[in-house]
Amino acid sequence: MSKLHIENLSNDLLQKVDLAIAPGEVVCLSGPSGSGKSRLLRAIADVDPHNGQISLGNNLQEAMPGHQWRRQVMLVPAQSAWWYETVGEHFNQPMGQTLKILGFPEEATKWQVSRLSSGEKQRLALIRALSYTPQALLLDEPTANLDADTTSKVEAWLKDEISKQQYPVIWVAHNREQIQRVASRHIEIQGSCLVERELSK
Ligand SMILES: Nc1ncnc2c1ncn2[C@@H]1O[C@H](COP(=O)(O)OP(=O)(O)OP(=O)(O)O)[C@@H](O)[C@H]1O
Repeated sequence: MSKLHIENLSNDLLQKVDLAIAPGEVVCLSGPSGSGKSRLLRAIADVDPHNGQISLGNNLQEAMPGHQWRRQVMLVPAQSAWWYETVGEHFNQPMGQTLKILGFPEEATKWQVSRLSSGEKQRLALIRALSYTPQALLLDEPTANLDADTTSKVEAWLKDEISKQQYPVIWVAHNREQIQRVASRHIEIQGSCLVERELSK
């Protein structure tokens, strides 16, 4: 995998954001509600307006059609959108083993999207994202709707996948303990800047 590089990014909330995320590195992003965490992820995914330069290895965001960029730099929003009737139609490859790891039966692919709970949607949106073999992950509060046991399961699975596939990752998290468990680095939004915080490891 390649390095995700954000240079001099600005939008109407943030100024001069510089961030380089190495393959396999998890940068946890925190900050007050409304400080612009989700919008930073959306800018990096090229769905929100911004200035500055973003690249994945030698590929520049501005030189690539948005849909192609987003296949590589995969955003998993806090509230996922679903467009087909059943779960399996959204996957780009069979994900049976992963479904099992995250506590779903194989028949979950046949489930109607309309019957999913918010926690099921959240886990299935992560599985869907990985089914597209991305090259970088932007995770917006990926365990926000999950109980403690399921959070542990999802964290362990994500950490394992990140280590195996060497994705560079930005992971929006509010919970201090979770940040300690999953982060390689912790960055906080303070005003219009990103500030590096120490991890007490
Ligand atoms: N499309 C948009 N255009 C302009 N402003 C927006 C847009 N979408 C969101 N905002 C505003 O931008 C600010 C930052 O929103 P964002 O969703 O990035 O916050 P956040 O840090 O992720 O917050 P939270 O922790 O509550 O999810 C908010 O004040 C929000 O109302």
